[in-house]
Amino acid sequence: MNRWQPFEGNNVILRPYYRRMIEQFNPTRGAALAALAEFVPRAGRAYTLDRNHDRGPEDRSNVSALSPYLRHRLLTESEVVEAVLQRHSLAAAEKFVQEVFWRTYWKGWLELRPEAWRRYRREVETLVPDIGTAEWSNDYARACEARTGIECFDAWVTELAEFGYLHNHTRMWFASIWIFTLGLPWQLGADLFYRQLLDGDAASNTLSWRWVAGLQTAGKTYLARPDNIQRYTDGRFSPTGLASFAPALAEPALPPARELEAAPGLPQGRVGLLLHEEDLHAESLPLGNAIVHAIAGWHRAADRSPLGCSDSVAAFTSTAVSDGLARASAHFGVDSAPLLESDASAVLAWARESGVTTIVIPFAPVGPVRERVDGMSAELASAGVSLIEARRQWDSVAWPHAGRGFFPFRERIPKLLRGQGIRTQ
Ligand SMILES: Cc1cc2nc3c(=O)[nH]c(=O)nc-3n(C[C@H](O)[C@H](O)[C@H](O)COP(=O)(O)OP(=O)(O)OC[C@H]3O[C@@H](n4cnc5c(N)ncnc54)[C@H](O)[C@@H]3O)c2cc1C
Repeated sequence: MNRWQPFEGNNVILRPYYRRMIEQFNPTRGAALAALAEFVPRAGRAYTLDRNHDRGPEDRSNVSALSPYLRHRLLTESEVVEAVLQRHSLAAAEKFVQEVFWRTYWKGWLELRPEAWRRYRREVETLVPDIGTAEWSNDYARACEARTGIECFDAWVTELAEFGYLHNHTRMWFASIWIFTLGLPWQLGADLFYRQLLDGDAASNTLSWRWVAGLQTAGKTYLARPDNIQRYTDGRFSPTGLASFAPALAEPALPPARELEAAPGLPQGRVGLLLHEEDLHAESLPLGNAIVHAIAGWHRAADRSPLGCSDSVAAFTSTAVSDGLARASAHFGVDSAPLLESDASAVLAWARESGVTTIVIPFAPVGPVRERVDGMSAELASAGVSLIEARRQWDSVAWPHAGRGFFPFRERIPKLLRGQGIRTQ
């Protein structure tokens, strides 16, 4: 069968690349917990020593590959770190714990500087209509279609489409080659990742690309070196012709960091719970004394880009939301339904039908869901429906410290963990 042809299975039309993705990343909490249990024994010294090697898509045994689950909070950061620290001391698993905190740090950083996201969004909106006419169009097409002639890069483009995942080191090499060897706009590389990564995340993706480009840490860029690629791909690739220097890109300064808004008050009384793709573990949301009377959910992975998102990302997200709804239903003893639309009128219709005037949603960090929530809140308020966002303690406590670099933030990790009641010895 032609590799790109749809085939039928389980009553859904699946493309072969989607089938491969689903074999590796099943978008349910059950699969996420199994993956976590399987990884925990390797989270200590083995991870510290070996995590930088990319042995290819068939062997992810030296990293956790938990990112698609963490990104949608099919697993929470606190339970992942807690499971690891029940098995290893913080000293032994420090590297892994720090990596999880990189996610928290990036999310906090963007929360304090939302203009970095808004600027990225505007720039992608401006660049996309130029695809096909700009002077970089042919190079862009060759890069996206795995036709650059740079063997490793072309293999990674294909791997990204097939698996919706790339190893961290490879993401760094990829972004560096995109920007400094191919000379393409960094924003369109970030957009390509964001549309295709199952773990595609507004903060981790945008800020990592900015970091490679030299925008995040002023003047400090990341250069992909052939010897480094050869060493850490265990000789699978030995590229030639890569850029040998990486001059930092420049941009107008961003506004100073804002203060993190105080966490919204805890909900009370009868509420409707509206889940979305940023946080799908309703069972552990801080819901105060609220009585959950109705549950609904929405997913709009295509909001990631003016070019939408891959079939794999759309399928992963919608299945993850269905899984979140089914678990929430069982937990709160209330029926749940996916909303077919994710605009104010659909939410209002659901609230009226369910007889609720307060809707609780998991906190929406800076990104497409935040944009959607901001776009509907005035209309909900004028219809007499209040929207309360449930923000986890993990985020509320850590994000205010993301105002500076990662290194001062990292120093706080033991204190942050103890504050959450997670043992560090
Ligand atoms: C250009 C670029 C784009 C990226 N885009 C994303 C993205 O859209 N979404 C995303 O989740 N990560 C992104 N990352 C970070 C990192 O590459 C992935 O989180 C990691 O590769 C996921 O694989 P893993 O679960 O096996 O990670 P592990 O090494 O097992 O780490 C455990 C967890 O820690 C977190 N983590 C690890 N490294 C980082 C990091 N550098 N930054 C933030 N969190 C980290 C992830 O949640 C990960 O699941 C990007 C990195 C680069 C260089």
